[in-house]
Amino acid sequence: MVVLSQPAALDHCSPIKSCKASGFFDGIPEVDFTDPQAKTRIVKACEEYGFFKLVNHGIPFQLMAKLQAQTVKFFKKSQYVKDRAGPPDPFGYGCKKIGPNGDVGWIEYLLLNSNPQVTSSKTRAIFQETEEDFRFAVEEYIFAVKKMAYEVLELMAEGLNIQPRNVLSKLLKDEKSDSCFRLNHYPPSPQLQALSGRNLIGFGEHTDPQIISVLRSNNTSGLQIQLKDGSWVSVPPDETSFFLNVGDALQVMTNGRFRSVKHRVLAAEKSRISMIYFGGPPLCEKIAPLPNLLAKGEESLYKEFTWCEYKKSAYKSRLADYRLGLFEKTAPY
Ligand SMILES: C=C1C[C@]23C[C@@]1(O)CC[C@H]2[C@@]12CC[C@H](O)[C@@](C)(C(=O)O1)[C@H]2[C@@H]3C(=O)O
Ligand SMILES: O=C(O)CCC(=O)C(=O)O
Ligand SMILES: [Fe+2]
Repeated sequence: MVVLSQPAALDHCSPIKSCKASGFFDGIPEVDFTDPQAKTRIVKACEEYGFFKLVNHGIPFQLMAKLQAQTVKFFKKSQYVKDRAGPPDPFGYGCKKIGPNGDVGWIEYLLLNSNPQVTSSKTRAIFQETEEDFRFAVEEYIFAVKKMAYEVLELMAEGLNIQPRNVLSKLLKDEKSDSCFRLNHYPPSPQLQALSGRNLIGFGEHTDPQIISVLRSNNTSGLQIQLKDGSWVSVPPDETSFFLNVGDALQVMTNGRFRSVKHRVLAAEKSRISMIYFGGPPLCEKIAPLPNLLAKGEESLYKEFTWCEYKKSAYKSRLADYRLGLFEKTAPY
């Protein structure tokens, strides 16, 4: 595995919090895409954890490895060159600062628009700065992962017994789908932290605002999810599989039946590379419980809002904030 050296700009780490790491959790639900029971298992995992591991997904390992190699190559560039692709607006290269509201982590990243129709000027600038092999690897990877995400959402709709089958996937397939793609690099946690048994926080706890997130990483640990009882557990890394997260929008569309999972990343002794596709709906889409999912007399737990309204509000929040709180209907007493 390639271990990147620590970028100079990450030397000063005082504002970044640390946290005790825990042993691996062996209860992460696993869904085999070729299993006839996959749809039922997806629904069960989304209800219980808001998170599952997808195996036998059919995406060649070589395609993931190619993007990983290109990503490592990008993060190895000089700080000066990488900074030319930043600061994130939200797209672009970022180092330590996550989002616009003061969050920091032991991380550097590239945030890209994943929709070729609406490529931002920042995304264009990044690819002008880098070799074309990088853009090819990103495009090829996003294309494959999107297709897989559509299939997962179609199986999910089947598992939920809702019609039409594409009720969820059509939101990501829409040419106006507001989706994005993120490449993260967590440099090795500094010695001092490793000795004290604590690790620096790479990406602080949060939920993803979109419908679904598809994550793949190298074999370095660090990802943790929060269980229903509030405990944090470490996800065993698996470079050959994908990990899927329920996002806030899907929690609302299922009227709270699926949980948008809280997760975070702790930096490890080895460098961690992750690549995540965040599938979101078009900006004008109304985010509300799917009518066929509501039982007779069941009301929405949320006020009416569009994805644009939610996204604006999310980008005013800090990572750990409970973003859906502002959109919940208040109790009538
Ligand atoms: C602190 C923030 C970073 C974030 C935007 C936000 O204001 C709150 C949500 C964050 C998040 C989490 C999931 C994705 O990584 C992300 C791209 C997203 O859509 O929402 C990030 C945002 C970001 O890094 O800009
Ligand atoms: O890097 C990871 O493994 C997860 C990062 C994450 O949660 C995010 O980018 O939203
Ligand atoms: Fe996330």
